[in-house]
Amino acid sequence: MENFYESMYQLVVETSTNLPKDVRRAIAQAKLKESAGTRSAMSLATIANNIKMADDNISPICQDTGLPTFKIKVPVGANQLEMTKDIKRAIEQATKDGKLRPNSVDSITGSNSGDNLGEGTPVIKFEQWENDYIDARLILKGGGCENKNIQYSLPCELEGLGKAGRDLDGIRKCIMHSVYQAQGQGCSAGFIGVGIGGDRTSGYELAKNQLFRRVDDINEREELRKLEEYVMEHANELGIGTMGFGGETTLLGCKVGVINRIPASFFVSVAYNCWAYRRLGVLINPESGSINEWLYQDGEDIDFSQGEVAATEEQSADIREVVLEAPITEEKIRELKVGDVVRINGMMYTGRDAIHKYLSENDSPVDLNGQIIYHCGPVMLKDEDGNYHVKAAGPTTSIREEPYQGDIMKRFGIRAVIGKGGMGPKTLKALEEHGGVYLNAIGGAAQYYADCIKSVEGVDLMQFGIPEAMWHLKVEGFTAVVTMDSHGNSLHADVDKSSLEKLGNFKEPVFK
Ligand SMILES: O=C(O)C[C@H](O)C(=O)O
Ligand code: SF4
Repeated sequence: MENFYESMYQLVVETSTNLPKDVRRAIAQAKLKESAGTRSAMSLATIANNIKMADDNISPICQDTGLPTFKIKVPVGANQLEMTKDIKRAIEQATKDGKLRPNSVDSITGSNSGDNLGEGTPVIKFEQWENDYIDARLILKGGGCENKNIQYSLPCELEGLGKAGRDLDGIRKCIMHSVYQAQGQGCSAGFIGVGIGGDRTSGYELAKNQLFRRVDDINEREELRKLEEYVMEHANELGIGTMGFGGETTLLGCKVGVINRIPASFFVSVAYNCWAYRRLGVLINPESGSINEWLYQDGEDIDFSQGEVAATEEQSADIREVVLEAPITEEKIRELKVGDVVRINGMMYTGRDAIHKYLSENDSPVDLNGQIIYHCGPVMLKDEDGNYHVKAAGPTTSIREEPYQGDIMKRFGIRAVIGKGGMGPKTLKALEEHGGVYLNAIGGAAQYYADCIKSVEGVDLMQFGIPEAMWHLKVEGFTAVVTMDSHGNSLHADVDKSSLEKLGNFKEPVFK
């Protein structure tokens, strides 16, 4: 098994940087359906561009490289202890090389191990089988979409859909609801794995395992095939669209698995994966440890520009573009309206969970008056001279900062926050009172945004670790959409409301 370490290193790097072909095909199809000139079409174009940039740069598709989870099937006699050591070494090296973000954080102290190793990370699950080769698969599922996983205990009452009973139709309602509740926050359009039955633990495990199925496979169980097809057809009628901007495609894949349950329990567990659906697999020779075959990568290369329809002048004229440069005045912010596209030049400061908590209790290390906060935890690499370079830097889910955001904006005079997925009523109110704006960047487009960052001018609060520190970034042409303005408008609230109404269309029984 002398080559096993190298094979695992390749598996990690490829999974982080090279989106599987079955996933690319699904995204390319979605792109064809979106009308030119809409914000969803614009986002999908950025996503396609980002996928290509990750290929070219061999850099992470999304900065959140998730909790590396390996599922490995081995012939009897394979040395799992040695394999585990090699996998950990590969993870450590890939982190050093900027292919993975240091993502393993002590849950009590908050300290980042820096190498992606720690109690419970990575996850490695072995299973023995009769075959004479090793099947090793890896999924890098980020935190934003993981937070949108949901588990239902039947029977239950679902908003928009009413009663969900202990039958196939109740399961159908849970799945439809799971897509609705994710909105754009898990970087839609997404893929869902559904697990029916089991207990709370094995149900979620089954749901996550469905994400190892191919996007284009067909369920062997007739009733589950019908259920998958139903969800694929109708979830897109919810109109949540890419990033929750509204649009034709909300869901790119649905896979349902079933296991037995015990009489008192009936769980439907849903694992939601963002469009940056990074999972690959390899078949390995158990003597040499070399890769014999890659999984999910068959078929032609996908050309995202195929069939692309350029927006007409009239369609482009519909979208107002505004250039922003900090420090920004209140007057300028109040001119912005939901739907405007902004291009940002100049400085912005990253701040996510640790920084928001910190700023709620302490002074800011920099003057934030008129400035822009970017909800982002980048992948950074330090060169020999001690200078940092941005390797991946897309937005993180903003709603986690809802308890702090409004107060912090007012206290420090911050005029704009950039993130994804939108924020709630407390922030909306603060934007109105103070004169602030919320800008939605394209989630997962970490290469695209890294390219907009021209230099790292400084960093504060490094004690929180690389993803959580406050990075001072100089950007050029950084594009985002105004989705919450200072006049009480929120595209997120509107899409939530309209999709909830549409969810109500699926109330009547379908599977009797
Ligand atoms: O942690 C991140 O950088 C992003 C996260 O995956 C998210 O979707 O919020
Ligand atoms: S930022 Fe979006 S694309 Fe990246 S891991 Fe989180 S949910 Fe996925």
